[in-house]
Amino acid sequence: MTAVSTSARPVRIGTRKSNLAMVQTEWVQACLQEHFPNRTFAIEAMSTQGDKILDVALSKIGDKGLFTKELELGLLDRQVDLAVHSLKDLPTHLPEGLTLGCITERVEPADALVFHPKFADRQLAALPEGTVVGTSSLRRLAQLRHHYPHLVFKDIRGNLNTRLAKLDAGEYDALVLAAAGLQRLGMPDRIHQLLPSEISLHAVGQGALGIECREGDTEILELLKALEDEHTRDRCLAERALLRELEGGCQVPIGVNSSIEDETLTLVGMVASLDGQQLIRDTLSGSVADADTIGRTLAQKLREQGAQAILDAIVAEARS
Ligand SMILES: NCc1[nH]cc(CCC(=O)O)c1CC(=O)O
Repeated sequence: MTAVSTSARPVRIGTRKSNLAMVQTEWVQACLQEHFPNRTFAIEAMSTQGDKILDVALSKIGDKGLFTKELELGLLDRQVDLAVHSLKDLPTHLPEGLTLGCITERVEPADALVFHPKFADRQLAALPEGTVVGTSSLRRLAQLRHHYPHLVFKDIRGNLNTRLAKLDAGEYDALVLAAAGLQRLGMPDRIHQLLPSEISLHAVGQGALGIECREGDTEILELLKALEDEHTRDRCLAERALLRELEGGCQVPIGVNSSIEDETLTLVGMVASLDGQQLIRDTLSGSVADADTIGRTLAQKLREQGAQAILDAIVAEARS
């Protein structure tokens, strides 16, 4: 028999089955294939709890890892070698034995407004009293309520196409969605307006992919180095450190923005009450090498300015 250069075992990539997850995973597969033409990369698609439970508000399910747990079990059982996640769906604490192998280059991290055609020529600030805005995110809800208390907010679930169909059918006047999802699914034209960061800060990790693998799996970790984007990684490490420091075991409205100029990383963080009445926001800069410390320190600053009381109230509410 002749030796074949593709003799190494195929690398199995775990993903959710949703359209967005598949597009993201096919992109990861193509990048890996390009960097390592002698290896084969196979995709294994799985359903997660978050894909199955579609009739309950996300904020009510409240379980972290809703979109990631099955993939993590697949990693631990060795059914797959790496798992591709939207980084914002990946909890800040990973199960023992797993690690965040790399963070890929971020696309637009901002939230986007998508309007029903009847509002085609409006802007957010000019929406009339009672306009029905669909969102399943407490973060988007709290920030928009803070700035636009006259709007009406209505929960929405389902994948991107389902949500857009509900908007077009007139169940909502507008939706807030991640611009990244619309771009990746080839629908950038549905973005009416990006939410400016003065109005709404995005979710931790939004717009980036996080690739999880087994701790100590040097072969896979070596492959993943090829996909790492250093700036995105440092920004997201700061964002995730802030979230890790602030979260108290349930979904809370926490938003961020980050940037790097020269070697200085700037992180903006925000915690809001669900009714949008209280909103605490602050900024901290430092060396990119201290990303984790910047995140943790900013979290402490927010706590001292009243974020702790907001978080305590949300946790108490969730328990009652
Ligand atoms: N929680 C669902 C989810 N997870 C990742 C994205 C979009 C892509 C991204 O943020 O990277 C979305 C949809 C949305 O928030 O509109």
